[in-house]
This record gives sequence, structure tokens and C-alpha cells, in this order.
Amino acid sequence: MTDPAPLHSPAPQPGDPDAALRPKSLAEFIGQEAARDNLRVFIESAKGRGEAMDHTLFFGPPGLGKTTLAQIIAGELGVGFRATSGPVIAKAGDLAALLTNLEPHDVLFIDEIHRLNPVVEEVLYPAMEDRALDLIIGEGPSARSVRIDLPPFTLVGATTRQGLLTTPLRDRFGIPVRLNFYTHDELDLVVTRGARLLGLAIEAEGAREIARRSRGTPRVAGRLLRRVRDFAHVAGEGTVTKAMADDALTRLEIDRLGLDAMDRKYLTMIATTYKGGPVGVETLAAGLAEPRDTVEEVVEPYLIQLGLLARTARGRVLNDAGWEHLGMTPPSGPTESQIGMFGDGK
Ligand SMILES: Nc1ncnc2c1ncn2[C@@H]1O[C@H](COP(=O)(O)OP(=O)(O)OP(=O)(O)O)[C@@H](O)[C@H]1O
Repeated sequence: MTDPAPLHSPAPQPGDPDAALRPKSLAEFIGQEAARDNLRVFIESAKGRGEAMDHTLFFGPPGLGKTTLAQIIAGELGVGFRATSGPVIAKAGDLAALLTNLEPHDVLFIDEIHRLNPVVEEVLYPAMEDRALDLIIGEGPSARSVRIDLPPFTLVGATTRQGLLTTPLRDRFGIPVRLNFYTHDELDLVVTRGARLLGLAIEAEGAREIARRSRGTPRVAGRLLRRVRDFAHVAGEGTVTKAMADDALTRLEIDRLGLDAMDRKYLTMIATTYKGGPVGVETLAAGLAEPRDTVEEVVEPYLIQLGLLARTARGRVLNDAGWEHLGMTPPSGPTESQIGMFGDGK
């Protein structure tokens, strides 16, 4: 069986092998402190008032815990949880069926909410604002509109691309929450917790090594931990050490910054083919034979976070740190990054 998600990709895998490591409560959830503290207040307040919590939007790169937090909200509120995703809701009727089946105060989670069909999105506006559905019954001159009241509910939307949300939709979320990449210390806790749940003995330095190379992403940390466990198991080692983690991750082609083969191919292409840039994202996506969305949502955010890459108005540019990481020297003359940035080239 082929594995559609590369080992190091922050994208989810079918069957959700991460489910066993998913924190079930806010107290168990590591990192994202500001978001967590605020959510705790909103949850307590909604519970105290006996009302549904306000609609909440999570945005940020994949694998940082959007789905996990949505489930935690439902758990902490003590209400039901229904999950779907933007591209799956094909027709207005599909959304109507979901909404009319909710119990009062339930959480409805819509992943990839930026990919909702515009017709479906129109149905969502009154549902979010007035807790009502406006349905058209019949066709032609006899068509009439009926309004159906909905139970109070909380919509939790998740998106990797907040900028792609329409303004009317974005404005209807009372609680927007940005999720950021995790620090090494936080990922260290994620790895240590994961090892405990998997019954795997790991030295502190071993956990640190995995944390450092997890792209700031708990989903990647969990996945790398499971692969290191495989190597340790086959080698007959009882405890994961730093050397063992390093060896396993190197064999998986994950370098000391946590970049994988795709990241390095991307950076090398800008360095060698385009002399450090600027180069457009479409061109890079075509060169990598990857969809543009994957390049923008999965590959680039972490490279930008590390300061290896800049998005400018004229395209992507390799920064000095990017050249250094590749062990290459920029072409002579000032590079684009030395001249300065030209704004955000989205
Ligand atoms: N704060 C955390 N502490 C521990 N583990 C976490 C945390 N956040 C996420 N995880 C782990 O990472 C996995 C991925 O998280 P989740 O599915 O919530 O990410 P996501 O942001 O919804 O991703 P996507 O955008 O791809 O849907 C979870 O199964 C869980 O094991």
C-alpha cells in the first residue's frame, strides 16, 4: 500500500494514526498558551451562562492542533461534536441536514472552511447569525422561502489560509484564534508525553533531538517518534538515546533543522536554477511537481519561520541563512534579500 502523506508532512494521514496521542482536555494540551487561556475563559463563561459558545475560527499551518482543540472545546463544554470539512459539503441541502440534526449547544467543526462552495456559504450566514435556515421550496413562480429555526450551536471553523476566507464569513466568527508553530521546549513535552502513551523509554536528549527536528509541528513530532520507535525496536534497544534518534532521523533524510528532502529540493531549486530568486510560487510548484497549495501551506511557512526564505512582492527569495543552510554562497553582488523586502508577495 502506498502512503499518500510523506513521513515528514504535517498533513493528516488516512485513518488518523495520531488519534491515540490526541490530548483530550485543555489541561493536557501543550503550548499555544494565549489561545488556551482565552479559550478556557470563553468555555467557562458559556457554561456559566448556559449558552452555546460563540463561533470560533482556528487558523494556522496544518498539524498544529486545530481539530484537537475543536474536540477539546466540545469535551470541556460537555456537548456533542460533529465534524465535516468544506469540500465535503457539496450542496446547501447537505449543510441543512447537518445543522438540523444538531442537539442544542453542540459543536459543529468544519475543517478547510475556506473551501466551502459559495452557495453553501450563503446558507451558513443566517445559520451563524440568526440561528436560522432560509430554504427555498419549489421552483419558478411558485417558489417560496421558508425559515427554519435551528438549535443554538457553536461553529468551529479551521483553515490553513485565513486570507482565503470571504470577509462576511470571517466577520461572523466571534472568536478568531491563530495557532503558531511550537517551540522546541513545547515539542519536547509533546514527544515525552507521546513516548509515555506509547510505552516507549526515551532519554531527555533523545526527546530533545526529535523535538528539534519536528518542523514546529506536534503531528510531525508524533510521527517521527513512532518511526524512531521502529528503529529502536528493530535494533533491539530498550531506550531511545540522542544518538539513536539522530541516526534514525538522518536515515529518514531529516536534517538538523528538521527539513526533509522536499524542503531541500525547494531551497536548492531557488538557489541553483533561479540564483536565489525572486521566483514566483507557480514556477516553483511546477518545478517540484506539487500543487501550489501544498507549497504555500505546507512547505513555505516553516522555511519562512526559520528565516531561510522570504516572500516578496516579486516572488520567493532565499535569505542568507538559506544559502548558509545549503552550504552554498550567494552569487556575487547584493542579493534580493540584502537589498530588502518588497512586501508580502502572496
Ligand atoms: N498541543 C498538543 N499537544 C500534544 N499533541 C498535540 C497537540 N496538538 C496537536 N497534537 C497532536 O498532533 C496531531 C495533529 O493535530 P490536529 O489534527 O489537531 O491538527 P490540525 O491543526 O487540525 O491539522 P489539520 O490542519 O491538518 O487538520 C494530533 O493527533 C495530536 O496527536
